[in-house]
Amino acid sequence: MAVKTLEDLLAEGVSGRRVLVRSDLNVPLDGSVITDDGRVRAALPTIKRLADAGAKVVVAAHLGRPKGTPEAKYSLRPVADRLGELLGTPVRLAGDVVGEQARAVVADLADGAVALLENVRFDPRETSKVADERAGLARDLAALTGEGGAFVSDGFGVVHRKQASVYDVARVLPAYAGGLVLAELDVLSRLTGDPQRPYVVVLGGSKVSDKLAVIEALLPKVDRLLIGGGMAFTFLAAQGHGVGASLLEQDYVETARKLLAEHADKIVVPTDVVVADSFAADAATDTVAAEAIPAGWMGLDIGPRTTEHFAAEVAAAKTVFWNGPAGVFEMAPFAAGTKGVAQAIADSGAFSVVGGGDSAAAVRVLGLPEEKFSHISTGGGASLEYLEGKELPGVAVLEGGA
Ligand SMILES: Nc1ncnc2c1ncn2[C@@H]1O[C@H](COP(=O)(O)OP(=O)(O)O)[C@@H](O)[C@H]1O
Ligand SMILES: O=C(OP(=O)(O)O)[C@H](O)COP(=O)(O)O
Repeated sequence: MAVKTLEDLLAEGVSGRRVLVRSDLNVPLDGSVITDDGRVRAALPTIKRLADAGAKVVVAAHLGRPKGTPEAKYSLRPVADRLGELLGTPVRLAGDVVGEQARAVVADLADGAVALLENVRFDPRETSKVADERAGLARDLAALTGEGGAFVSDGFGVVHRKQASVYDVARVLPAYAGGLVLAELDVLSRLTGDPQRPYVVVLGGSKVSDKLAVIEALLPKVDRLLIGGGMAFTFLAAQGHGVGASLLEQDYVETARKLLAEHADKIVVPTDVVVADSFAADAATDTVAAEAIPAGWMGLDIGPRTTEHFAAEVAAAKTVFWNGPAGVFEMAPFAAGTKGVAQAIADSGAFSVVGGGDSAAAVRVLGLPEEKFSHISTGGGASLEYLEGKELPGVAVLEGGA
């Protein structure tokens, strides 16, 4: 990849310069408690290297999907605290993204110190579809760095987003690829060349509309596609089953029906499901056949028969990519499917990549042996789009394209 990298920037010398780093610090929270700090840890090396070299480091990141306006529950406060703990030195959180408070915090930064801007998605321009609006925020972000400013793109989990702090800012400031982005692309490239077969992809999770489109593109490349999590119900609906109150992408049912017909040998969908009468850990639950989901109930995990089937497919694989939990693993009654599939991947001996904030968190939170996975990626959607062969705007812009 013909891009300038963090190493090039360090070789130029960063002492006393303000360097804007885009990290993916989108961690799972329970209230204000971080339940898995994997993404903060993954962001550390780049931030630390810049700080150790005397840069004034300004980190930009998002949390969740706020609607372009500040909301206390999406504040990066817990992340700033955790980042400070891991760095061993406090990280000041600016009260806004590019406003007066951000300018004051950045102006105050000593060489080697680190500040975090408040959630970039509090500014509606971050995710705007209007290029000029995004460019406006990019210019404001660049202005924070002043003379000698530079941008390091290190948020791998967000490089598939054409957003101001990921894409547009790289067109305004001298831009460099961070170590995390480079390392992730390096590992994932092993899955795109000539993966050892059988090549099994396991999909799940809740970002159904994002990921359904990927399925179509992946099918020609894989030997088996196992579909669990929230996206399974669109396929069950396509088979003509009622899915009660489960997640459903109605607009995609017809496509799902077509894919099931054309790739019957590859697509594996659940045959049994754990259902609940509400989205709660203390809901009434039952395990039912996939064609017998009661009206008003929602499917929150794959059932034991499906877990066993998925595990057997994974056990036979030589290459596995997994994105998206098989169920709502954060609640104990709906964690068994995710745990069973993850354990099977860990035991498979295959070249295995787990991608995604929640999938990676599941591995750690459910106590699976991390070292038995070949790679735990910080990006779910980003990995999938890369495997699909799609251009990642946050990477293409570093290469001078997009
Ligand atoms: N059947 C389901 N219904 C609703 N949510 C689900 C279901 N299965 C999994 N989930 C949720 O999906 C979320 C993760 O989805 P996603 O963001 O797509 O994955 P990742 O972060 O690994 O890319 C988890 O919080 C999990 O609770
Ligand atoms: O959590 C993320 O992606 P992932 O769930 O696909 O791993 C990234 O932080 C991107 O977040 P977004 O999907 O709200 O743009």
